[in-house]
Amino acid sequence: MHKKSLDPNFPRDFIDAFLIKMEEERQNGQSDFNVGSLVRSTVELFIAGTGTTSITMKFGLLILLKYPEIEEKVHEEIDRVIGRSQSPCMVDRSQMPYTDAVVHEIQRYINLVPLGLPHAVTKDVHLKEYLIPKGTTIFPALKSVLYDRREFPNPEQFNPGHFLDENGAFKKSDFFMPFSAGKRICVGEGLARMELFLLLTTILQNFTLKPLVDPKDIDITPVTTFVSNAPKSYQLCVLPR
Ligand code: HEM
Repeated sequence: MHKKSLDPNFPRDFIDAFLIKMEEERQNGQSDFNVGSLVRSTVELFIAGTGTTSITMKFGLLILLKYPEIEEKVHEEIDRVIGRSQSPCMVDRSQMPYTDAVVHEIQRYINLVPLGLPHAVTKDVHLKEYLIPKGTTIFPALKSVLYDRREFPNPEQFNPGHFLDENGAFKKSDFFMPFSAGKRICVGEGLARMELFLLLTTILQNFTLKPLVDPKDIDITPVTTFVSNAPKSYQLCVLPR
């Protein structure tokens, strides 16, 4: 479909841009721009781009079911800053430190991709008393920063205060690395952070979450698989506000 309607002067999306590049490199037998890599990278974008945000939201809602007092404070901030009639937009975030802190704390607490993605060392590296030989596969254990006790006191505790200063202003942390770090940091970080803020504020602007069990019996411990952390399956009820 993309091939049929392609106009090289007006690429509409990632697939169009890729097809244009494929055409440019057609004479180059070594090019990585071919149909196989187009399919792989498009599928990768869908998997990396949808599962991550939806699991984070699913986990975030479970956490708010357990802590209705935190949900209540987000409701209060939404009503004060955005109101009930306007849709949330990104400029609102700078005036909503509590909600921003809740979104950060959800991402910190759930540690969605505990081992990041594997990387390989391109040359011998000396790290403290260790030698990591060229070619070694490395998994960056993100929990070591997301649960660092000096930066986040009681890291096992869900607490938006981890991202707030004593005046209630948002407090940035260099230890906030759910998207990993460096050259290969998640390319979707900006998009994901926008999605999480807009989804959460839109849901809570319109609904109150109602647990089907006593909040103190809600278990928010992540279920760990090799690739990602996820919440245990649960039921929730939403009531229009
Ligand atoms: C809550 C949301 C998300 C989290 C926690 C997350 C986390 C991560 C992490 C930890 C990595 C590994 C980085 C590394 O190699 O060190 C990664 C890579 C990647 N992410 Fe995300 N991600 C999220 C959302 C997204 C979205 C929305 C997209 C795309 C629309 C996306 C696309 C990618 C891609 C393509 C890579 C591979 C990048 C590369 O190898 O250069 N992610 N992500």
